[in-house]
Amino acid sequence: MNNAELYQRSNNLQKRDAIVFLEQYAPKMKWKKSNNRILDIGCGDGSVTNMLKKYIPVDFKLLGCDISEKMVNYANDHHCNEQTSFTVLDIEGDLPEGMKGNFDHVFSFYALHWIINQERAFRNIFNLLDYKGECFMIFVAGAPVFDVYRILAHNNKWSKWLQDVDKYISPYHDSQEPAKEIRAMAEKIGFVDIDVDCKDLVFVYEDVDILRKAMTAINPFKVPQELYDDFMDDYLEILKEMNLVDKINNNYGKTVPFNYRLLVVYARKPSQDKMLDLSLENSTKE
Ligand SMILES: C[S@@+](CC[C@H](N)C(=O)[O-])C[C@H]1O[C@@H](n2cnc3c(N)ncnc32)[C@H](O)[C@@H]1O
Ligand SMILES: CC(C)=CCC/C(C)=C/CC/C(C)=C/C(=O)O
Repeated sequence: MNNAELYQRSNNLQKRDAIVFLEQYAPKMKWKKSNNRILDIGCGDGSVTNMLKKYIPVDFKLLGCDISEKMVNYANDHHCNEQTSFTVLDIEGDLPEGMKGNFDHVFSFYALHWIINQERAFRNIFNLLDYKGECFMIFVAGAPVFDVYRILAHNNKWSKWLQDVDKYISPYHDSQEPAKEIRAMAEKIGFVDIDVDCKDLVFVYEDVDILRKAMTAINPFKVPQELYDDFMDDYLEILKEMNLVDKINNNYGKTVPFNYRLLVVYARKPSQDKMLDLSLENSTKE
């Protein structure tokens, strides 16, 4: 998953969804007249971070961050300028003190489903925001790829390389009500104006070769290079068993539609006064 060059050639689905939801949500966000401090978490190759600029006011400082140094280096090489830069940060880890409270707007596209400890990540997002700051995130709740990962992990041929499979399955893949879970977690952390939607979406790959490249671009498993084509063949066989790809002719000359569920989350950190009121209220309750 940290091959930035491959990812930027195969992320049409991720780019499409970023555009669809930014068109809808960005105009409703509370932008400042000047000096909007913006963070994009899980920026990857930086192409979506770059697209974000179309939806924000001209006076901004934009920082992209990612756990992968390779992704960050690629993003800096291709998209860094006076207003935009990229740095390594694990959103599930300890935050550098200097970043806390330093952002007015935090975004994240197609990254938070990679995080096991969701509460830690959401708490970190809360702590990165300044008072009255807001966040907007889209990430995968459920998708057939996660079922394929589980099946491959039970296959003797591949189990050795998929031992940590659960780390790469969205924490909401088996959830009946992911939106409800996220809302409850965000409320517990202290977010307000919370809006969580779980959308049923479809993306149509033009053909199986394009699908194969997309599968490779997001593949998190370290299968040795010499076995990789065999691994992908088995991956495709499972998609055929699931009736997602035609059994007869590999879908050649035909498009491949994929259904998935996407979480769309907006939330805000309260003002300093409001937070003081809330902590006073809580201390009198105790
Ligand atoms: C599918 S890519 C999304 C890239 C980009 N946001 C986009 O929409 O195209 C997911 C990114 O999340 C990053 N990521 C995974 N776990 C992370 C973590 N704990 N902290 C920060 N980034 C993380 C991965 O390295 C990867 O670059
Ligand atoms: C490549 C493939 C089989 C896609 C199916 C549809 C879909 C929404 C996949 C998302 C999976 C994912 C983990 C994406 C990502 O991290 O960018």
